[in-house]
Amino acid sequence: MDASSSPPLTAETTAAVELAGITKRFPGVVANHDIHLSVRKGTVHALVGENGAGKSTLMKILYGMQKPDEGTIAIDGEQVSFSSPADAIARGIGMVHQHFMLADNLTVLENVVLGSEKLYGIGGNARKKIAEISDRYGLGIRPDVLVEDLGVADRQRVEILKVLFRGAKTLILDEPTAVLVPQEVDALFDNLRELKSEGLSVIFISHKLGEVLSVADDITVIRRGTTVGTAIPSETTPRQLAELMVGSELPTPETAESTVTDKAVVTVKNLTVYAGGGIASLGEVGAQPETATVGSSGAAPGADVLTEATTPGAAKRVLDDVSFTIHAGEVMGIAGVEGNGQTELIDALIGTKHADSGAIEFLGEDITGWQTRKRRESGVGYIPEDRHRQGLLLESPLWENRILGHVTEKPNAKGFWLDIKGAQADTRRIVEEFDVRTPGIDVTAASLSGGNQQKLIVGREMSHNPKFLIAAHPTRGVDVGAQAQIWDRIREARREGLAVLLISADLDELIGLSDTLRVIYDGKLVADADPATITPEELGSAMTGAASGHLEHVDTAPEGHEGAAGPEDEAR
Ligand SMILES: Nc1ncnc2c1ncn2[C@@H]1O[C@H](COP(=O)(O)OP(=O)(O)OP(=O)(O)O)[C@@H](O)[C@H]1O
Repeated sequence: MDASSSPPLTAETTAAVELAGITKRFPGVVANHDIHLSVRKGTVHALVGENGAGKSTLMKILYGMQKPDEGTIAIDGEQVSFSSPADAIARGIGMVHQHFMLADNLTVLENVVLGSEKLYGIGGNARKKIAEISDRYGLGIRPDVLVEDLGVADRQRVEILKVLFRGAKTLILDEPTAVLVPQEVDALFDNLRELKSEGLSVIFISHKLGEVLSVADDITVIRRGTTVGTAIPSETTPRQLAELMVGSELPTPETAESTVTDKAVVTVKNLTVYAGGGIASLGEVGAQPETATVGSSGAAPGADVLTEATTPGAAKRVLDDVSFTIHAGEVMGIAGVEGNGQTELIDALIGTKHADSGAIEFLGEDITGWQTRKRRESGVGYIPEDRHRQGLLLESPLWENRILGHVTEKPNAKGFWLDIKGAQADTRRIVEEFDVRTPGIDVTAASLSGGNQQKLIVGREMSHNPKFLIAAHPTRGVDVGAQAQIWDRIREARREGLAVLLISADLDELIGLSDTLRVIYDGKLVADADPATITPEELGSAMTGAASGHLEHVDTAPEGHEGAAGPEDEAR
């Protein structure tokens, strides 16, 4: 590890991208201060740093979304100045955002050509070009597949294809693995290797330090807005990288002694939810698993069959006859590829969508018909999947966000009145306690970095001492230090009797925090796994259906459903 110098560039090698002396100020914050970044051609360059360190700001500058106050950008040795992403794209910079920006109801071809029809038209030439790019980089994407029929990993490949179609030579990937299971991460890294071998460069932002070390050729570490060093992956451990980054040790989410009690906090009985629009949004209609056993290694006695899932008529059921109990002191993890009913389960539990049948009991009371507010007031905490849409009022100050969802509760309310002073004081406490990096509580939530927004939400929800916490991706986007803090808070509350439903794409988190672990597939809880023995790889296989012969092939439709697995499925 070398904390002082950049990787050497040989005399004849010009950097694909060279950022020098970049400074960017926002009111009260210097987001970037004299940053230097040199990305060699044909390499993956990782950018790491704690939440709020300034990574996204730097990438927004490179992508033309923001103008630096100071500093220069050179592409292939030539100094450039970008006023918009269009300028950056024209110079071969492409960005794959964390939140995919594809239109579900359009095909891959339509999505890819949208906005760049002038390049190859919208017909045969574009189709040819897409096939060519897909083959060249091993993306395995077919132009005529509807995006809504694609899984997360394929959508990401479409995003990558889209920027390649526009001629990107340097791709910025913002936390691309946050939504992928281990096998998909491996496939993505294979794709990145293909890109490299063709001379393209990739800037890779991630908080997962193990992955960074396995995929990156060079690593630049940013701390508090400035470059503090570089690391050579082959000579660096995740722990050393974490130390360089946040000055703290890499945490591991380990379940200590069990705190699970006999007291049922939440009991869900035969919960079924139908898709709003009639057609199920699940891709693999007709590919119903019959049974599944997860964690099949001989040493996994806890892995057994949970349900027999044989429901060929369930095309419209996005949540299908789901039953479980979570006890005081128990974290129940649900593993699954996104889009298999998790959202509907969360919606039904928090009350933003009512169940079509079945019942939810909370501390012995039937709350199935209760409004969200009543559920929250009686002790249901909620860390939502999408912090921008459901967790925050982005344009409002932090203290108003403190009130969000807890309008009638202390310290936000005094009798019938809002207690603004109380809310403000408590926001300061949360900022302090949860290490939310901000110049103050009057700035908007939008001006916080992603990880700091997440910390604010977690702080708010934990502050009401919930009895039941619905935690969807509670540490998504937060750095290793903050992740450890959040895990500690959840564990601490669990010891006090909190019941948690944990949904996460981070399989280490799921395995490490959960007392019980279930797999959701096609709207059903199909299997039970033992967190003490299952590996992330086994869990990843179970989530994609590969753990069982019945789940392995999406085109093994039960009788009467032969037509359900069409050509789109093959492209998956
Ligand atoms: N539009 C803005 N207005 C005000 N402050 C901003 C704005 N954008 C970013 N900041 C601030 O700049 C700093 C750097 O934020 P940035 O989003 O670049 O961090 P990051 O390293 O990407 O963090 P994370 O890992 O949490 O995504 C933070 O303190 C953030 O609050």
